[in-house]
Amino acid sequence: MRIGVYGGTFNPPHLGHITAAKAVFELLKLDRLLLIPAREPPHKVLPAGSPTAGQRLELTRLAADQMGLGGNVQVLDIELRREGKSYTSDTLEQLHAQYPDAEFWLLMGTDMFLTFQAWRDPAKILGLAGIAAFGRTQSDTRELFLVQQDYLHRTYPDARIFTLTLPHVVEISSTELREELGRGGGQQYLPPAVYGYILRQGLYGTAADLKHLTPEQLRPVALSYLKHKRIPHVLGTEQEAVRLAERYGADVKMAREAALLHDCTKKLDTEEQLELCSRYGVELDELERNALKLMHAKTGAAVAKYVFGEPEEVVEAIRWHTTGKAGMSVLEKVLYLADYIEPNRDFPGVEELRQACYRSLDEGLLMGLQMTADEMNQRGNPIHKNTLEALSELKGKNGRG
Ligand SMILES: Nc1ncnc2c1ncn2[C@@H]1O[C@H](COP(=O)(O)OP(=O)(O)OP(=O)(O)O)[C@@H](O)[C@H]1O
Ligand SMILES: O=C(O)c1ccc[n+]([C@@H]2O[C@H](COP(=O)([O-])O)[C@@H](O)[C@H]2O)c1
Repeated sequence: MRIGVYGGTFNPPHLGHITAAKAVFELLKLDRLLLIPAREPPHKVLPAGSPTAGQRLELTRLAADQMGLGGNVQVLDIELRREGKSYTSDTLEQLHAQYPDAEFWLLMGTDMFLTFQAWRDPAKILGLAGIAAFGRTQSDTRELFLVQQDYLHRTYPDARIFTLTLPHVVEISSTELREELGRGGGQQYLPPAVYGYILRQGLYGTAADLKHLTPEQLRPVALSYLKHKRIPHVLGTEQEAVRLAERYGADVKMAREAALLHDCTKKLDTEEQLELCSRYGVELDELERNALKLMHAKTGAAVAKYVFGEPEEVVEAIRWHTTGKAGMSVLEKVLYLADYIEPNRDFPGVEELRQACYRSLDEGLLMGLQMTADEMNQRGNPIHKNTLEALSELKGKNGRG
């Protein structure tokens, strides 16, 4: 197995790191890529006020998630958990013990490659891994790399050194980016979810007021709560909710905010959900306590209310977006249905449901609720009483003509 090892301070990780790592993954035909944030980079001091180790780990996880390599990229906290300076030789020794048969390649940009002989124990490092070096700017010439490669080969004759010309480089450093973030910029150098996490945690001098975010700020913040695979769904729900709100006269701003935040606690496990319930005083019935899918609507509503200061209408729309309930407001119906029919949804009957929704909101709602109830019955799952009450209310209305 060929494993790429990409260490960095990642303070924060940016598109330069991601673009380079993805390209090396392809060019070296790696089976796996390990991103390893350093606890204490041996050659520089973490600036005062830097994010905590846990925050840098989360930033790196979010960045890794955006690489689109699925489970082939992993973020390891082995250096963050190891006391003292994060020497690469120690890390490689640890990895070698864990994967004795793997072929390791150490990924590094120009600055690291050109100073490699000053690292601790270069001979040991080169005995455990090859070097995959790449430029950070267009002006990092091949000549510069050749001189260093030649020097390292003469000094360490058995070294494996690959210098790679990347098809595309993003010319940014974390230092420059931190400065830009502090001035209110920098977003273009970051995957949206990473930028959103920075805003959400108020890192690097960003001082966004979470209770008064613009849509351009709320969108990345909302994405920072999600697993990568859920991002298209939430953006699709935003689009659909805006369309439905415009058509049926709901508040478009509220529809957008409800859609962006509706799944903000979806990736949490039961323990984390219950922790939020006790923090925000969320009450659960028997069925909700046993179904993560039901719990996330309630905890999502609480986060929308207490973290983002959303108005009650938005909070309620999120609260009922999974079960529905009798007597739903237009906004609540809009979110329920936008979640169901957004453009990425693809299941038997979705086209009929879309058409129904655009003929009449209640016709769509009745069809959607019925589809949910049928699915629950097929799977042998109990149907929440709110769904049953919503259904009988709508059937009653239909019955009355
Ligand atoms: N824009 C970039 N393109 C390609 N490689 C990069 C880029 N930025 C950093 N690297 C490489 O990524 C690794 C980790 O770098 P690091 O996390 O220190 O980022 P940095 O931008 O160099 O940070 P700082 O500005 O704080 O020194 C190093 O090997 C570095 O050479
Ligand atoms: O082991 C060393 O002596 C050593 C010296 C300089 C840098 N490194 C590693 O190189 C990686 C890139 O460093 P940085 O600071 O550019 O993010 C990071 O994993 C560091 O721990 C390691």
